Amino acid sequence: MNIDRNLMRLLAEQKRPFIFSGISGAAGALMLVAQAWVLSGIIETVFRQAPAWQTILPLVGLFALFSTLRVLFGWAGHHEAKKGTLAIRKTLTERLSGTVAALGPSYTRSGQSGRIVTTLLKGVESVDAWFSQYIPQLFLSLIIPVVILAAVFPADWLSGLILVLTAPLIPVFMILIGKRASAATEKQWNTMSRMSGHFLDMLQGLSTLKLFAQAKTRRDGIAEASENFRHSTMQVLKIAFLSSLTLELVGTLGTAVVAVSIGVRMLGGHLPFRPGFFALLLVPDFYLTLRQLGTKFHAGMEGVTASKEMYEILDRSKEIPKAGSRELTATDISSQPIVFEGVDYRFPGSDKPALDSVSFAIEPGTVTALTGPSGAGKSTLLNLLLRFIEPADGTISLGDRKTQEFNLDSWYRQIAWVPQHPFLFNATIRENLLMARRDATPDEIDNALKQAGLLDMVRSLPDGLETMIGEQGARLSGGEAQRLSLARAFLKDAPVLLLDEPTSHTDPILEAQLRKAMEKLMQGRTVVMIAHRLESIRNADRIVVLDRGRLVQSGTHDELMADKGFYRQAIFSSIEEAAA
Ligand SMILES: Nc1ncnc2c1ncn2[C@@H]1O[C@H](COP(=O)(O)OP(=O)(O)OP(=O)(O)O)[C@@H](O)[C@H]1O
Repeated sequence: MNIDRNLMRLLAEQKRPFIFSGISGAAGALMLVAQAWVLSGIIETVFRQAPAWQTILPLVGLFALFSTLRVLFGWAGHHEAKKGTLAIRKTLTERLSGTVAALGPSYTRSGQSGRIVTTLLKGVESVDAWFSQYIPQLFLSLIIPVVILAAVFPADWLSGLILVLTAPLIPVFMILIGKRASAATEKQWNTMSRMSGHFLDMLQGLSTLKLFAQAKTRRDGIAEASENFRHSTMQVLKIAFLSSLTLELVGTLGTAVVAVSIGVRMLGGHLPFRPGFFALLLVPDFYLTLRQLGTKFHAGMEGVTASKEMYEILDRSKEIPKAGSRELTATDISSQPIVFEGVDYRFPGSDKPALDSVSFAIEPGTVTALTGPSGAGKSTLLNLLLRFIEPADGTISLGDRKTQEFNLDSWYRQIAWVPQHPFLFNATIRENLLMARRDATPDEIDNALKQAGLLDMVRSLPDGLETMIGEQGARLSGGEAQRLSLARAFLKDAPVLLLDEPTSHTDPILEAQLRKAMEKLMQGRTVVMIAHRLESIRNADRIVVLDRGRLVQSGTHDELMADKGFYRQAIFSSIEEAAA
């Protein structure tokens, strides 16, 4: 019956407005009965006794009062249900975005981003109809028919009996049709997610698609996805239409049977006018409530499908790395080694380990260079240090404490990260810098820009620090974006620096400038870098060589060169060859 356990749990968390909505619905049902009773009294008096208008005026006043109260209760019920729904939507949005953020980049990269975006935006939107329309209507269809039956039976038991016998047909049809509707709605949701994924891929990969002359093929893919979406939407609409038609038919036939039975008995003098007319006035509302449940059933169906998608994300909260409450201080991290002991990591769904029993120590104040072939596990190791993921086995500790004991906020305060492709937000240069440290003063910002070699360039812009840089720094060159990322790290001034050395700049002047800024940034900090240039590797205090997830060698450049192992045979020779 379109009842979803997870949505019910959310409803229970916000039960107050929905209880008020139910009470308003019950009061509205009583007003409906009172309205019909007074109206039948007015009609009987007017037609049978032809009284002076002053005689029926109090009755008309009473009718107006009940009608107004009914409208007010209806409005209050709707308002309360909407209030509860908005609160639930807010909770869901916060939980979903919180879970996605806590699951971290390794999750968002492994799933299809289009599907995640659809679930976050459309999913929350879709449950609206379930809470604000379907649930209040479900309450009403439990209350109104019972109240009407309780009023009709004493007035005319035969009409009551006809209602009792025909009413179950409506839920039976709804269940039969609902089964097909559920499958069709699920299909519609899947095709919509796929279409969003296609759109997102096309937007993000537009230059690659154009370069490989694949834009048309992709457009064809989107056209096909849109056609599938159109088809599945039509299927859902067809079922909804069929369902309305069936329920309408049951309602109309039921009303007709009651009307004929009342008419015949009245004519035959077996039923007095007032109770017969009273029952007749209530019958349409009896079926209308149940029919509206059918309509709202379809509106709420998408919410149930969306709930499955949303809880697929929310249920992953078990995978969120656990973090303790201990505060990490700058002194803690700059005075003790970070030690990896037998660390294993395997990505979900992958059969081979990305890291396999890795053990080594990062001494404070030293530079550790990570090197190894593509896919060796270097980024995975940085992600572990960033605590985006946690080891499946083994431990990472700081001194004699496991890193998990420290709370994440304090951990991130002590670590600066300069990735190979920094993410810049569609905001001003100042806002992008302040992400590193909210309370930085204008002098500190200028100083960070100067250290990163970007101050003159920013000052030459007409809007200076207030220049909007476009999505992902679209209005900056690759080198400028790199330097902005370095400026962030200067501003953060954290004792530990993780960096993925940029490889993409062929301009020797830019390369030299970046290297100079990076060397300045590394001074006096504990540095772990994925190193690509021979000079960076050679200058490191310790080189950690990874291959297929295993730590195969570690030591200084001279030690490793003396060893004739993997470093000398494979890494050193290939970097030298590439540089030649
Ligand atoms: N999100 C993911 N899901 C599944 N497997 C992954 C994921 N990310 C990486 N891997 C796998 O884990 C292994 C280690 O990857 P990692 O990115 O750490 O290598 P790397 O040494 O940084 O490579 P590169 O130098 O090419 O960036 C690889 O086999 C890779 O295919």
